[in-house]
Amino acid sequence: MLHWGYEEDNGPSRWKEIFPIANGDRQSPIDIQTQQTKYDPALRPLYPNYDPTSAKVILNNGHSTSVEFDDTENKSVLRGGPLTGSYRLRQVHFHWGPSDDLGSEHAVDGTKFAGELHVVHWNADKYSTFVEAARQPDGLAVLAVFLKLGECNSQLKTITDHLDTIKVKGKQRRFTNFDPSCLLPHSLDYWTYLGSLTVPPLLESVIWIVLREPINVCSEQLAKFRNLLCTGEGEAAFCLLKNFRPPQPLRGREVRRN
Ligand SMILES: C[C@H](CNC(=O)c1ccc(S(N)(=O)=O)cc1)Cn1ccc2ccccc21
Ligand SMILES: [Zn+2]
Repeated sequence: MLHWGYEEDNGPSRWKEIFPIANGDRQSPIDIQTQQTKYDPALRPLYPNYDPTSAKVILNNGHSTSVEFDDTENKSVLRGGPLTGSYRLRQVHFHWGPSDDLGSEHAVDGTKFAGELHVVHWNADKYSTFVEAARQPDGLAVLAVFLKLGECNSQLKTITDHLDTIKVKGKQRRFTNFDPSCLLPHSLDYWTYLGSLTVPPLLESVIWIVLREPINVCSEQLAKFRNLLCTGEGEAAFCLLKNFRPPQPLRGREVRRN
């Protein structure tokens, strides 16, 4: 396998050949069985506090599209929830599928959504860089929001309207004055569990915070994500039609809810 991806020959079922942690005991995503989740009164409300000027670029890295933030200081942070201290905003990215009936990474009682938004933060209180934090069990915190097929999302429009300018892998464009809070649902109620990155190197360093309320997205907006290319300039063009990893074994982990 030359480079990991989401096709038959380099997709999730083969990642273990290069990243053996793929069979680890805290892998993500998972299928959240709501009846097995445990209410924890110690869990606090979530406090996202993002400065829109910290948004820098929107890019196509070949396996998703992400908005990258300036994380050289604590300008945009997430506090509260299951977290100790503050976690610094690094990037926001999306997962989607080849059709509107699947595309999310996490599932709820076996049900998948059309897509999933990930807001990625790292523990800058304890570690000095994102890459260092990404190797620690409490290094990262990812806020996941389900994209439910429905009406077009006017907030998501600012992202989907930019995608044709970064169609090719490796393309990026200046993208600022963007506060990812605008993509969050009304309720910040959540499930939380200890897991991993859902793409290689699949590091087991993520405190997952999955919001229970989805945001809506329409078919036309999902189609724009699928038009992104996973191939670079001058290569034979292949569309990134899906970029989700299927749910992984729970291995006895607990899923708590606030
Ligand atoms: C992980 C990092 C690149 N990947 C990510 O930043 C990342 C963030 C969130 C998710 S998700 N879908 O779980 O929210 C997935 C990937 C580079 N990097 C950092 C340490 C490190 C070590 C070896 C190779 C690359 C490395
Ligand atoms: Zn992700």
